[in-house]
Amino acid sequence: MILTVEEGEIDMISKSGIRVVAVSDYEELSREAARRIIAAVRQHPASVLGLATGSTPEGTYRELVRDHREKGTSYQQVTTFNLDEYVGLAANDPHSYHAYMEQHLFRHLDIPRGQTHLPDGTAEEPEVECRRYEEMIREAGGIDLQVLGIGVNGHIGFNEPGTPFSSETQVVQLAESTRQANQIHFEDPEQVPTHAITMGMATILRSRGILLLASGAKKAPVIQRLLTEAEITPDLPASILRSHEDVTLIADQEALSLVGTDLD
Ligand SMILES: N[C@@H]1[C@@H](O)[C@H](O)[C@@H](COP(=O)(O)O)O[C@@H]1O
Repeated sequence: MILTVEEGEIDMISKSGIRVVAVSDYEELSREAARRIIAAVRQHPASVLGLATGSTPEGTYRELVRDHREKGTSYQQVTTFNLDEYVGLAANDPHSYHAYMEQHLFRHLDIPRGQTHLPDGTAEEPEVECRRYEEMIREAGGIDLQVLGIGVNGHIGFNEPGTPFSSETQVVQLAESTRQANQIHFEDPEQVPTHAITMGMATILRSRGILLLASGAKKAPVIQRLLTEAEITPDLPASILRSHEDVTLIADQEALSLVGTDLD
């Protein structure tokens, strides 16, 4: 393990090859993730960002919005691609990821709407939509920096355990544990869609840089597996991130609580 201390954070390269930035809590995670995204956009104003939804990045987006308002970081030239969208939910459905992104980020920034992309969950031919989405990412030159959360079962995007690492943007069936975890965003558990369109594993891995965020005790078991288990296997989709040369995990104390000093 290589250990460096930078601005009060512990930054270590675990034996998994993943760079780990250990922060104290969710607030610090949000600030640190935003700081890295802002730095990327300031350095390359025409960056292509891959964005995630879920509870974890909400604080990061809040920090991006605050920085935009207070320091004026501009997103006019930025292009974004979200990881996923539920099948069957229209963009104006309050539970859709389209709505989430509008609410938490897009409407607060100066990014032109034509430059923000999510899969269309209501496409009549979802398979065609998947190919179109993949092609758009390619045409944009690929993703410079992909923000990722992680599911309790190790899923990234909506790529559940067992998904081939060669997969591109695809329609997937959600694992029951994923539907349960996401129930908090719906009034009625039955409303949680059963399927989603998600960037595939290969799509995600083609990103030039990846920022993986994990917060809270619920994520501790999966983070322990990610950082300490040797095997790269579709059973733990996130394990493939070990084969990527530029992955930074920002995790808080609770998420790292089962890792301890095992990183040595
Ligand atoms: N599709 C999303 C993922 O993109 C997200 O990273 C993950 C964790 O979500 P949360 O941040 O709410 O824990 O699960 C969801 O199902």
